[in-house]
Amino acid sequence: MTTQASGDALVSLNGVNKHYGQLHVLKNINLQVKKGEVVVVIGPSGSGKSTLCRAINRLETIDDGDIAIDGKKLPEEGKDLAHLRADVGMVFQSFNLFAHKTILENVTLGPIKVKKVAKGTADKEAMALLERVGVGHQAPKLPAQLSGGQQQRVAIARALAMKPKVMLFDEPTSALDPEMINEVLDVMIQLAKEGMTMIVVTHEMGFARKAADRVVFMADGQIVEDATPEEFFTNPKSDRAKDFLSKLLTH
Ligand SMILES: Nc1ncnc2c1ncn2[C@@H]1O[C@H](COP(=O)(O)OP(=O)(O)OP(=O)(O)O)[C@@H](O)[C@H]1O
Repeated sequence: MTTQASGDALVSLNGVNKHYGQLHVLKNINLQVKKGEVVVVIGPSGSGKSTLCRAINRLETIDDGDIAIDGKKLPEEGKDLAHLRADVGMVFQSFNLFAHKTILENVTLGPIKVKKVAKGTADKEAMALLERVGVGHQAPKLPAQLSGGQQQRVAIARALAMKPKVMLFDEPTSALDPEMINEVLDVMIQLAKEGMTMIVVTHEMGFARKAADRVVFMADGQIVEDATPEEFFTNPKSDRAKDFLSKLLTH
């Protein structure tokens, strides 16, 4: 969590637009995230939250506007993507671990292949990360031998192994059984406390209240509100946010 207002934004989106065919999914998005800030993105289904994350990680191209990470504008598609992605860790709803590799190998693969880290060092760093997310003892196993919550914690460790400047989470707990949600959220709350810059798409409002510096509410491809959790939850300004929150509460 951020403790001070600091200079330039670590993640900066300016005038970002994106269409899928005729569908305008990101409409003039302006978003600045400072180092150490935790921004929770919420909004109705189809409002563009995943597309926003995917655009930041360059999994999707944008039509116009620009996106910069730590002052570096994203390269044109196809150029230097591996380098960019190393700065941006991404955790998805589905864990996407390599099924035939061990937990340890899943975490060391990126550092060894992309960053050319020596195997001994990569193993040591990966073990420390696996311990940190509470699955160190699972290192020799295959993903299928772990619960969904454990696999998602491995996915977080895998992203952290690349030493990213910012972590993006796209509904990281949506595919989990209810009893496993908190074990993943607890790891994310710890990361936030340690000062990691995070953009988190989630419907877990408890996480937003505990860990977010800002809540960004999206609807119909636009950022409709950008407020502190306290402001947003106690006094949402727009009818769309009020409507969204009342639906969340009744589910
Ligand atoms: N690859 C694609 N091709 C065409 N349309 C897409 C594609 N991906 C997303 N869309 C559409 O773009 C819009 C925004 O989708 P997006 O997944 O970003 O929304 P979201 O807010 O993350 O929704 P959810 O909460 O349901 O995940 C939706 O109307 C969706 O159907």
